[in-house]
Formats: sequence, C-alpha cells, structure tokens
Amino acid sequence: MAPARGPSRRMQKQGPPAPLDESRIGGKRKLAAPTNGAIKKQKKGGAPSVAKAKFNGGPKHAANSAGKASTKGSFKPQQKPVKPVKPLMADVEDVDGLSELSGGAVVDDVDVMEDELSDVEATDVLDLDDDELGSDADDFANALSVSEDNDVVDSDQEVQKGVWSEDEDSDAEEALTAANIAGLSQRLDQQQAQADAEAEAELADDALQTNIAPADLDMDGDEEGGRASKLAPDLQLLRTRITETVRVLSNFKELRDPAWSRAEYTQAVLKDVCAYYGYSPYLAEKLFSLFPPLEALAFFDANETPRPMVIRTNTLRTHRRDLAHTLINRGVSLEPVGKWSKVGLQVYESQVPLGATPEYLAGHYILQAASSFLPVMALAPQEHERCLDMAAAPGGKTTHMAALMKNTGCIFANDASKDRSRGLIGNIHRLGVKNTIVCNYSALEFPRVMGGFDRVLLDAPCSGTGVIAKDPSVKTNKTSDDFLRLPHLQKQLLLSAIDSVDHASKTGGYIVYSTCSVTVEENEQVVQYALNKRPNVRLVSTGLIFGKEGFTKYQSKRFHPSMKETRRYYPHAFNVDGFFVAKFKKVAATPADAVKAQGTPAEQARVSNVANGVANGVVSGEVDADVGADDEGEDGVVKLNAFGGWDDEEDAKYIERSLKKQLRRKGIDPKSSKSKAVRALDPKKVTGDVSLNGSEGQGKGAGENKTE
Ligand SMILES: C[S@@+](CC[C@H](N)C(=O)[O-])C[C@H]1O[C@@H](n2cnc3c(N)ncnc32)[C@H](O)[C@@H]1O
Repeated sequence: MAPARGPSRRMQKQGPPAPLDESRIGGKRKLAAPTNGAIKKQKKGGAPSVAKAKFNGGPKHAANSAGKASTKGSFKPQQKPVKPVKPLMADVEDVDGLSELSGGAVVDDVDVMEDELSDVEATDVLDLDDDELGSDADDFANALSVSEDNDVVDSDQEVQKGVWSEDEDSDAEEALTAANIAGLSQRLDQQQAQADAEAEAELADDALQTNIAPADLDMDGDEEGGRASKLAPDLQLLRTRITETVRVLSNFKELRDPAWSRAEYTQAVLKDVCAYYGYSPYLAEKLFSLFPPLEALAFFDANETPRPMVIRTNTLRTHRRDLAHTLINRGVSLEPVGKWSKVGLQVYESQVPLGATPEYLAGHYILQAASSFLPVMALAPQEHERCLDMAAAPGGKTTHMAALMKNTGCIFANDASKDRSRGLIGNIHRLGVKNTIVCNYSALEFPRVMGGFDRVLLDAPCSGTGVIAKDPSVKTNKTSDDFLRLPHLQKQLLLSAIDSVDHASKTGGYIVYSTCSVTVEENEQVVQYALNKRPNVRLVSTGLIFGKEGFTKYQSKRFHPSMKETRRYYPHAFNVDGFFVAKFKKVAATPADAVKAQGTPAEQARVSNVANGVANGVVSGEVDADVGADDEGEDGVVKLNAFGGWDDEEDAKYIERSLKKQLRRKGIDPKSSKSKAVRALDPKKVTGDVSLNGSEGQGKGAGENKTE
C-alpha cells in the first residue's frame, strides 16, 4: 500500500495551518531527519496510512501482540484486550481543541502589518571579510546541498521580471510562485514514486531485521541475556502502540479498558514516546502535558522534521521582489513565506549555498527562522525611537528592528556574551545597520546602565524546547534544574526590561518578552511573575495575526485572564519553530525603591548566582488572578505600594536554598560549620565565580543558539 501523499513539512507554507488530520500523526518516524538546515531533494516522509498502521498492529493486532507481551508484564494497557473501536479518522475530528489549531487572533495593531519594504536602494554594498559574516554565515554556508537538476527552476528572467514588476502584494506574486514551483512539483512527483518503492522495501527489510515477533519484544530491555535486549526497539510496533494508546486517551470514557486508569495509560504512552522519539522521561512528560494527547503526538512528530528554511529580506538594502528575482535566477526555488510577513521568503530548494551568495554577502538578506520575525513584529519599533534589545546576539532581531526603524533613532543591542556579540557586530555591518550601539552588560544591570527606552525587546535565553527539530540534544539534556534556573533568570531579566522602559514615552512604552521554548515555566509563569511584581504593566495584544492564546490555566496553576493576549507557536500547528510572545504596556513608573533593590550588589550577586545554576527553589506558579485589577485606583493610577520587592519571603527562601545547594556542589556541608556556611551564604562574599558583566550570568539554554 502506498504511503499517504502530501507535501513534507519542509514544503508546507508557514503560518495558519490546515486542521490536523490523521495522516499527520500516523507518519513513520524519520530515523535520520536532517537537522543541519540542508535542503535536499525531498523524499516525502509521507505518513503511512491508518490502514497501514492497522495492518502492522491495529486494534486487533495490538490486542494479539499485547496478549503475548503480557506474559512479560512490560506494557500494561496493551496487555488487556483492546475493545473494537471506530476508525481513527473519525476520532481525530472529535478531539477537543484540535479545531482550534488554526490561529484566530484579531489584528488590532495595524502598523505591524503595514508594508515593511523600504525605499532604500541596494547600493550600499559592504566589502566584508570572513569575520564580518556573522555566525549565520558559518552555520549555513555549507548547509545547502546543490541540486544536480536545473530543469526545476524557471530562470527566464524576462518572464519573472514581468511577474514581479508591480506591487509586491499582488496576484503576480502567486503567479511567480506557480511558475517557480511547477517544475519542482513535477519532479517531486517522480521522486515520490521512487521514494514510495524504496520506503516499501525499507519497511520489509526492517520487518525482517527487527519485527521477527513483535509481541516477544521486551520494551524494558530487562530480559537478561535474552534476545529482546539485543534488538533495536521495534519502531513500527512502538508507533502502533502509541497511536492506539493516544486514541484511547483521546476518547477515554468510550475506549478505555476499565481495569486501567488514565494515569496508567499515560505512563504507558510516555514510556513508548521516550523509546520511539528519544526523549528523557522528564521532558517527555513535561511536553506531553501541554497538549491533548493527540496533539502532543503531532507535536512530537513535528519535532522530527526540520522547519522550512526562511530568509528575511533586509529592506535597508533591497526589496523582497528584487531579491526573489535575483535568487530565482541563481537557481533558488522560493516563495513568500505567507501573507503575515512582507519580508520573509521560504526556500524550497537551492542550487547555491544561501549563506555565501553575493546577495548574502552584500547584506540583502539574513537566514532567519520565520518565528523569529514575530517578536519584532509585535514590538513594532517606530522610526526615531530609542530602543533596547536586551539579549541581542547574533542580531537577527536587532537588524530586523533597525530595518523597521529605517535606520533612524537608536537601538542599544546588548548581549552578555562577548563571543556571541562578534556575530552580532558582523550582522550589523553586513546588513548596513547604522543606528545601533552594541554593548556587553548582563541585562540584569539595566536600567542602572541606562533606561528611559521607548521599547525594549527581551528575547530571553531559554531551554529551546521549541527548536528540538534543530537541536535534538534538547530531548535529553534538559533537567529539572534547568527549568528552575532558566525561569528564575528570565523573571529577573523581565523585571529589568520593564524598569528600563519610559512609561511616558509618546510613541511607545512597550516591552516584548519572547522565548523559543514552549514550557509554561519559561513563558506564562514568567509573565505572571512580572505582572505580580510590576503592577505598572499590562498585557496588550501582540498584533500578530496567528498564534494560539497563552494559557490562563495549566494544571493547578491559574494565570491572569489577560494571559490570553500572549501568543504560543508550535511546529505542528504552524510549521514554525515553537515560540512564545508577550507584549506589555507600561502605564506608570516603577518606584525608585523597587529599581534600587534590583540594583544592589547583594541582589546582583544573588541573581547571578542563581543564573549560574545554583537555583533550586520551586518557583511558585500560584498567582493572584486579580493582580493588576486590584492595584489600580479609581483614577486608573497604579498604587505603587503594590510593587513586589525581590527580597520578599518567597525569594528569601529561594535564595537560601539556592546558596545551600551551591555549597553542597562545592563539597561544603552548609550545616557542618555554621560560621563558614553563613559566610559563604552571604551573597557579597560569593564572588569567585560570579561576574555581572561577563557571560557568566547568562543562561546556558540551547535556545540561545537557536535563533537569530
Ligand atoms: C535567544 S538568544 C538571543 C537571540 C537574539 N535575540 C537574536 O534574535 O539573534 C539569548 C541571548 O541571551 C544572551 N544572554 C544570556 N544571559 C544574558 C544576560 N544575563 N544578559 C544579557 N544577555 C544574556 C545569550 O548570550 C544569547 O545570545
């Protein structure tokens, strides 16, 4: 049976998606999905059909194999007979929440969506040496595989010129797309037939090698010296079992075996998810709990395939249509990234390395994940404003801000890492940015370094759970400690961002907080902390036309109702990296006391300690859902005594626990020598491995390398 056809995620447009269907969760796992951004000939993953899954272990088969497996006691839910069930397709439609996958936010910030194309001509071409290319050049220079075929791309310049000669936002753009993509589609169809045949052969081969007797497989691998412990996990069997268990969980009342609880089913599916996709149990559970079961599976699947390569036109140097013409003539197959962006181009195939074309070197574009556009679009910096990018390297967002500001006003691009700042400086030069000053502080030092900005972007260091397709090491290298350490740093950075904004700015007064992570700890909980500690800010609309609403509740946690103004992005829903964007408006000044407390040496040392990984306190997610409302007087003026300090009871406990842990790590028992421990616990004395200016204060999350 031929696998289901359809464009791979690489080929799918980014942005609001079609509703999720079974073919998207029924796909065979790609064992070696390219993660280096290489654009290869598309061997369509082609989700195997439901029927195929059933052939290999649908309800009947699963029950049979589970029946045998039950003698080993390795997978409880499958040990019981599975009731006959409806076809999965029908269930998919019934699952709560999936219909919401198409984003539905309202555009209320029209300036964000206005044409970003500038009139600046592409004349100011820099002569760059290698160092100036910035990190993205290195990352991508060799990434694109060169296609041997030339017949795909229509390189007829005259025809294309005609297509692109008029207003960019016209039907002509789609005609270009059609001309450009038609050849590619034809070839892909041919390749598809061949790929189908190969996939069938591969499956048969796999079955011979590992599927000798699926029911005999011991998934625990605890059968000492037994045959099972030597076999690779049977992916087909795992896949089938995951699908089956998720289906039961999605319609629990109807399909469950009464002998098994939801928790048991969940534990079973998590165990299989870890074996199948390679997650640590800790992270698998954390991510699984974010979604309804069926959607969680779609999320895990999407993390197995790379997102489309996207370039952002640098409107300081060129126009998107001109750039598209030039690149098409170089053999690049591309089309506009989606209606939501006027500057993005999605690349399907390239015969040249996109990190080394003359246009790249001349700064006409930057390789940038589509979701990285979103925080800057939400920030919407205006011409002549004074803006701060608190964690800027390697500068994808700074240079986007500069383009929106048409090189006017002033941007302070700060990053704690001097190393990463080299890439930032390279990109600033290459892209012709002239309104930016680079600085190297720990952002925790703002606003003491300087303040009074019209807008501040905090694209925070994070765990990178939104970019697992790019960096699969996140699946196993994140621990519970990371999800305490990073959020703590993010919270303090966000307070610094808020305090650095001028609430009385005539044009601004906005803060945007973003991460390339999807965890609640790093997103809603951080935002809620800021709302609690800074009642002089309000969440406002991001103005982004797609994205899912932030959570107002998650497990036992409750967040402020305005959290629905924040936006979540998922790879399975929008074919973009996982991202989170929140936009605040500052409505009153932060009292000097609160800022001062933040800037004391003790506080600085303490936060840097925590950021360095010594944190181990539980950050409370429980919140006062009325925060914000109660703090406002009748005249709308915020009661300034509502501000939370940093040395309140919660933080004090947190600090103590963190520092005790630091002592233990250093081999010192905090209880052994009272005086010594007390001395060591004094933040002022902890200077050995703490620096406020360098990169020591930064989170070491994978995400910090994942976006530009
Ligand atoms: C997600 S990356 C930023 C990506 C960047 N905004 C872009 O679009 O290219 C996070 C950055 O935060 C920086 N960072 C970490 N801790 C910091 C701190 N305490 N102060 C300032 N920057 C910090 C890291 O060096 C890293 O470059």
